[in-house]
Amino acid sequence: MTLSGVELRRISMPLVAPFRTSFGTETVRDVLLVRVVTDAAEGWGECVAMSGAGYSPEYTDGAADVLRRFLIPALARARRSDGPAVAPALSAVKGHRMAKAALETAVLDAELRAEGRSLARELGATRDRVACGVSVGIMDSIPALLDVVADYLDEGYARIKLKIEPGWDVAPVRAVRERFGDDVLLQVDANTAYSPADAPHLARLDPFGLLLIEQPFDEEDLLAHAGLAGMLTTPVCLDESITSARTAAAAIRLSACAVVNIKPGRVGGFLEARRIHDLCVSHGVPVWCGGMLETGLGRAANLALAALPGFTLPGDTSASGRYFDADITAPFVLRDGHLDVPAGPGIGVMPDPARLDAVTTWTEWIAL
Ligand SMILES: CSCC[C@@H](NC(=O)CCC(=O)O)C(=O)O
Ligand SMILES: [Mg+2]
Repeated sequence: MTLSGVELRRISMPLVAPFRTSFGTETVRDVLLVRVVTDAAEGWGECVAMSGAGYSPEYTDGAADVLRRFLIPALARARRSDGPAVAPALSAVKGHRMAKAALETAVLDAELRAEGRSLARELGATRDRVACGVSVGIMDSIPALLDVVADYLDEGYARIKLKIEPGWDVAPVRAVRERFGDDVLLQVDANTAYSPADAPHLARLDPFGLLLIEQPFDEEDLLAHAGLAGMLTTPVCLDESITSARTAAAAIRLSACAVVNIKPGRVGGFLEARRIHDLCVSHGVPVWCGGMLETGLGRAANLALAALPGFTLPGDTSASGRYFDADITAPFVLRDGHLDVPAGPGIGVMPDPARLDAVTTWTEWIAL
């Protein structure tokens, strides 16, 4: 497969409602898409970096810059341009895993489309649909939260995840338990908002039968997470800390986590995501697929990953309508709490040209 060029495209997708976390509030998803054109097929990748650097050091403008100045030229110099060749070709560039993931996914998508194979099959998926959870932001009040959770449960979501931060943690969890009972699958995500000194306070979440508590501390503080894990019966899950199979191995060895949230964009792509899956399965560590408010392109690819056997917990790949009035692909619609895994070649979906044009703010063609 010969690469002839790469398109970088920025799109602006308004959210159906503000999404508040411990590091800020999103109202518009500013997305960088990567399209590679080859002699055999075209492929798409979605960069999960956000406009700001609150979740990770990467941000959308920076991802576009590092792709244009370093990653795409490095790929152009590589002799091979199939999916597995991308990460080695980009290895001289440190970090920038989200930008690298978008490029690798686009190349993988083109390669698989050309060969008529689905990403799901390529990765080793064993299911054709996956159970879906939903992430619920920090709300202005407990009644507002309960209304939103009630709606998601009515829609059929298999699991509720509550964003928490100091001052919004025990009370919302208690309210959800009191209103909806102990059988609802419930977990929380702090996005690093707490300090190790907060451990005794976080232990007050233990009586609520949570599936897990996600990333309470700084992403570099594996030892603090190991200390909390020793205090709680609630499993500790890591998200921002897990940037590769190496860091996953270290976190497991240090007992810093009992569950891993895998996000292909955060770890540099779907092939590394599969390596983390395989590592976790070998250690008996359950995994689930996290989300970064992806469009249908990223959502489709995440569903392929979430269908692997070690993904035993509902993930954050929710229906398109959770975030967008109109997706850039055919919408993903929840059906009895599940989403179907795309079975077509590559990621299995294509953007609708008219929708894509309607949300495009900028596009750049880089000939190779
Ligand atoms: C804007 S928050 C993005 C990161 C966050 N993602 C979610 O909460 C799920 C978002 C989604 O449904 O895609 C996480 O830390 O897990
Ligand atoms: Mg998280």
